[in-house]
Amino acid sequence: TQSTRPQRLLGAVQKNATRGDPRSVVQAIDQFCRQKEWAMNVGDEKGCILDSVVSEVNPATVLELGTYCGYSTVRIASLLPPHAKLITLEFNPDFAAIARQVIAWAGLEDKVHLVEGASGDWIPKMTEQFGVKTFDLVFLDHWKDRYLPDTMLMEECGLLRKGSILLADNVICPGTPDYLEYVRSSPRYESQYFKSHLEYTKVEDGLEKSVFLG
Ligand SMILES: O=C(NC/C=C/[C@H]1O[C@@H](n2cnc3c(NCCO)ncnc32)[C@H](O)[C@@H]1O)c1cc(-c2ccc(F)cc2)cc(O)c1O
Ligand SMILES: [Mg+2]
Repeated sequence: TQSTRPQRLLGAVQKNATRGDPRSVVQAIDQFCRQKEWAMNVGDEKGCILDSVVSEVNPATVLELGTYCGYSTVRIASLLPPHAKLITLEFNPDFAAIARQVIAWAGLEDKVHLVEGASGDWIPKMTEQFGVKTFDLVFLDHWKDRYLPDTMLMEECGLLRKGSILLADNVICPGTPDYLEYVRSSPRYESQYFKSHLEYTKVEDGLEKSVFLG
């Protein structure tokens, strides 16, 4: 039977990356996506912007929406201080299974809690299930038409505090127009656009960093 692209991506990690070395896992995926098959990871160029935001925020609690194969999960988790927690939501069981193995290969299982389920179902349960009061950083990289509803849901559930940072991938390509309009026009957010390129291409894309003002 045919393998899937995520399965082939995992194979490239297991073949080319060193167990317990997150940077080599990131490098192996980027090499696979540049040389073999494009995949919708945030990639190395936008990934450097992600790294700088994570390092600046130095978060104790992180939420990632849309794990896919775990590429950005590994980038973020490798930069977290000890005892910090990254919760990542992925509702496709096949992708979740691959991501768990990528995260394990990087040796980051202790910093990552991968929850198999939909953001709409799990965001309201964050406090009761994981004891999280608020998130210091949220990375949005799931279905683009869900960025806005899930942001409103996080507000409603009290998961954002004064200074919480939202970092959204793909605000240009494929684009998240309603989300962008909201965070740029709402008095409750201070937004900044980081111009970059769609992963592994020369097409314009970027990340939007939005600070929740409370
Ligand atoms: O579509 C893109 N990303 C989507 C990610 C989805 C992943 O997240 C999971 N997911 C989705 N919704 C939810 C959910 N909640 C919502 C549903 O209940 N709860 C939990 N998990 C969820 C999926 O199962 C996938 O694992 C994209 C496209 C391009 C692209 C650009 C140009 C092109 F030409 C082609 C493609 C570039 C990118 O960087 C991109 O991120
Ligand atoms: Mg993306």
